[in-house]
Amino acid sequence: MRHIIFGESHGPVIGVTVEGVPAGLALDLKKVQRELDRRRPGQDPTATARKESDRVEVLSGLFEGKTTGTPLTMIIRNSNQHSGDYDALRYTPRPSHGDYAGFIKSKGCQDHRGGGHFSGRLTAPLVAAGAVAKQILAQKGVTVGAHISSIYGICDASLEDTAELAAVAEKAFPVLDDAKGEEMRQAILEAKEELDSVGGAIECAVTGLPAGLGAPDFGCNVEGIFSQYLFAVPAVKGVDFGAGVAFSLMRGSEANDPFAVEDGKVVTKTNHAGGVNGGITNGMPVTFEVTIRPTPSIALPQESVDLRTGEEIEIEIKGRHDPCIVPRAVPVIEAAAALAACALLGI
Ligand SMILES: Cc1cc2nc3c(=O)[nH]c(=O)nc-3n(C[C@H](O)[C@H](O)[C@H](O)COP(=O)(O)O)c2cc1C
Ligand SMILES: C=C(O[C@@H]1CC(C(=O)O)=C[C@@H](OP(=O)(O)O)[C@H]1O)C(=O)O
Repeated sequence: MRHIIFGESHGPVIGVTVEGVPAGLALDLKKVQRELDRRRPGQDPTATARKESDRVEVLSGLFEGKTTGTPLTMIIRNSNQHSGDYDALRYTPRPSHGDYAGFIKSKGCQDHRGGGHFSGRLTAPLVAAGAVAKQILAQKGVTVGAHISSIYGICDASLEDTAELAAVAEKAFPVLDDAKGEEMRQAILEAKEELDSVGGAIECAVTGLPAGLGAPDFGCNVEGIFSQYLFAVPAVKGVDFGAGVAFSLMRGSEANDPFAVEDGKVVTKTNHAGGVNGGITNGMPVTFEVTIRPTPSIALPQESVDLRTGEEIEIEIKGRHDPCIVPRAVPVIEAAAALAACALLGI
C-alpha cells in the first residue's frame, strides 16, 4: 500500500488517499473513528485546547461496506482554526518548527497558518490510514500496541508482556502504570505553567510477524523500513530497536538473546534485538522506542529573524499548543508502525 496525506491545519480539510488496499475488506469505520478519537485534540489540559470532532468521511474506495481495491480516500474537516494567532509569525519563523524550512522549500508560498502541512494535525489522516492497516494486519494475526515509556525523565513500568498493550489503548493517558502517568501529567502541567514544553518517548511492539521478513540490504531491512515510516511523524527525533542505545553499556553475554524451543517453535528467551537479526524478522515481537522532542511552540519569548529584513528579533508565540506531544502521539506511532508492517508483508 502507498498513502499520500494532503491538506493543511487551517485549510478546509485534511485527508489521506491509500492506494493498494486489498479488495473485499469489510472496513469497520467505528474502529477507524476510535483510533482518531484516541488522537483527537482538546480532550485534556495536558493537550492543545483546539477542539475538533475529527469525524472521518470516506470519499472513495468503499462500496457497500467493503473496500473495492481502488484508491481509498478519507477526509476530516477542520472547524476550529484561530488563524489570527499566526499573523505575526508569517515572516518570523518559530524556532524548531517547520516554518523556516517550509518557507524556503515553498519559495515563501507556504500556508503558514497553524504550521500548514507541517502541523501535527496532519497525523490525524495518518491515524486513519493506520487504522485500515491494523484491520488488514488483524486478519493475519498481527497486532500493534504502544505506551508512553517516558516523559521528561519520568519512566513508565517496563513492558513485560506485549499483551498488556491492549488495555493501555483504552486509557485516556496511555501508560502501563497509572501512578507514573499521573507524575507525567504533573510534569507536563508544570512545564505548561512555565510557558514551556517537554518531550519523551513511546515504546511500540508489533506482534505476530512471521520470521524471515526483510533482508540485510539497503531499502529492504526491517529497521530501515520501520524507521522510514516513523521519521515521517513530525517531532520524532530518534528510533531505536530492542535494547537500542542501552546496548552501548552491555556485554555480549548480557545482550545476546538465547534461543529456546516453545510449542515446537524456535523463540528467544529475551528480546534485546527487538525481533530483528540481520535486518530480518526472527519471529519475536518487533519492538522499538521512539524519541519525541519537546513541542517547538512554547509561549516563552524566543529568538527569530524577520525574513523580510534579515533583522534578528524576539517573538512570542500565541495560540493553543500541546505542552507535550507524547500522549497524543501514541496512536500515531501505532499507525505508522501498522503501515510499515503492511509494507514488510508486501501488502
Ligand atoms: C500529535 C502531534 C501534535 C503536535 N502538536 C504540536 C503543537 O501543538 N505545537 C507545535 O509547535 N508542534 C506540535 N507538533 C510538532 C510539530 O508538528 C513538529 O515539531 C514540526 O512539524 C517540525 O517537525 P520536526 O519536529 O519533525 O522537525 C505536534 C506533533 C504531533 C505528532
Ligand atoms: C490541531 C492539532 O494540533 C495542532 C498541532 C500544531 C502544530 O504546530 O503541529 C499546532 C496547534 O495548532 P493550532 O494553533 O491550529 O491550534 C495544535 O493545536 C491536532 O493535532 O489535531
